[in-house]
Amino acid sequence: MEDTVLVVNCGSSSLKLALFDGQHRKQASALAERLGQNDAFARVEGQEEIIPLDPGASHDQALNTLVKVFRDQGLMASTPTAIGHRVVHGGETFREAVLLDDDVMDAIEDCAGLAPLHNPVNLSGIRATLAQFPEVPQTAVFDTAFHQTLPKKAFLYALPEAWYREWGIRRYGFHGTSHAFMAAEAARLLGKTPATTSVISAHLGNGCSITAIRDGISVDTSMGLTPLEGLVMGTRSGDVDPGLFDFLRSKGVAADEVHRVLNHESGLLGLSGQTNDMRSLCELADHGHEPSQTAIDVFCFRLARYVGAMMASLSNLDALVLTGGIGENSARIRAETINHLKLMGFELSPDLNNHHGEFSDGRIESPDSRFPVLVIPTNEELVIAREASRIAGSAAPG
Ligand SMILES: Nc1ncnc2c1ncn2[C@@H]1O[C@H](COP(=O)(O)OP(=O)(O)O)[C@@H](O)[C@H]1O
Ligand SMILES: CC(=O)OP(=O)(O)O
Ligand SMILES: [Mg+2]
Repeated sequence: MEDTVLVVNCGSSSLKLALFDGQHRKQASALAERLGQNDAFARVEGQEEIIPLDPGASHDQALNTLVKVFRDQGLMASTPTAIGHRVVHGGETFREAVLLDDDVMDAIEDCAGLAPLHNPVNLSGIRATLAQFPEVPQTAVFDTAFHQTLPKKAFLYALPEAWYREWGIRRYGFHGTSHAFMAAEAARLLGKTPATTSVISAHLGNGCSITAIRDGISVDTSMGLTPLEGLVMGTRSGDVDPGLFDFLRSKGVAADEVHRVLNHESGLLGLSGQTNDMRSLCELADHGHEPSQTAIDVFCFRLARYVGAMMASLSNLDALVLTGGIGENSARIRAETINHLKLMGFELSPDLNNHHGEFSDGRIESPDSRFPVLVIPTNEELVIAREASRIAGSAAPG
């Protein structure tokens, strides 16, 4: 029987399931969305048909449904030989992916206070998968692991030192699996080795973060103690003045209300008043909807500022790398962002930017640009599959 790896990626309101063969080629994948809401649904990639889920369906219900669909459709002919889970917060406990056992699950639970939108649903996906496949080795792959190399000057906040020592208040950084993949891909496309390649990597999906990678190692990143800090995101504010909390308290706004608004009603959604979806925002802006253009402007300006900030951690730069749904697909956002960076010598080729995807080297900069700019599709699921195989010792190298 051929080795297969199942990858489970539980997001705050979504679940992605992907099945890889022994050579780490994707065999099937499915996405469940709007989990916890009345209109939760799922779909197998490449199929039109909507798979209905119960109203308010949870992550474990979605997982059970999708595993059954994979089995019924013959997409998963045998029990997987390894399973990999994305886990968002590993605190300072995990520097790399680990085999799941009770102690590891307890440690993931201990980190839940630091990633309340993510770790509890990661755990619920893990428990449901363990119940379905009790005999299969399961691996946790942490978003935070790649950033465990951050130097102290980058991970410490200017707060009382005891807050770090006693409570672990520091910058952890997230999307590490994606940033690590991007750095390795950039090195490959530039004909270099990862250990000698320095890039700034921007992951621009619903959550957004940017990382400075020096000779293959993460040395600074925009997300912090939690995945709320840094860039403007779909519904998350990114950076705000901490003085905001005092001000809002004086207005009678409760702390959990502030938490809800900063996480769920801010970012592109808050600014536009319409949507957290960048593609829809671009269409609205094209039709003259000013708040949507403002949301785009704030997004691109913040991103450009952070590219500048990340330069402080590097002594040379091999490429600026863009990924995630927005980075991979929106020529407009790429152009508006890079336009702010002329003084640093970044310049795009409008032609390459607009026709990105037609060339295999990913490059979109003009010949006059001081630095290459690369667009690379990220593949967190593939990295998780490779890690799960490596750790379970079960699959051929991919
Ligand atoms: N052609 C496009 N133009 C602008 N934005 C796009 C385009 N295609 C996808 N996006 C945006 O990418 C974002 C989703 O990114 P994705 O990486 O899929 O998210 P997730 O973080 O959930 O994996 C959404 O804001 C979506 O609108
Ligand atoms: C950590 C994080 O923000 O993840 P996502 O982009 O999946 O929300
Ligand atoms: Mg994504």
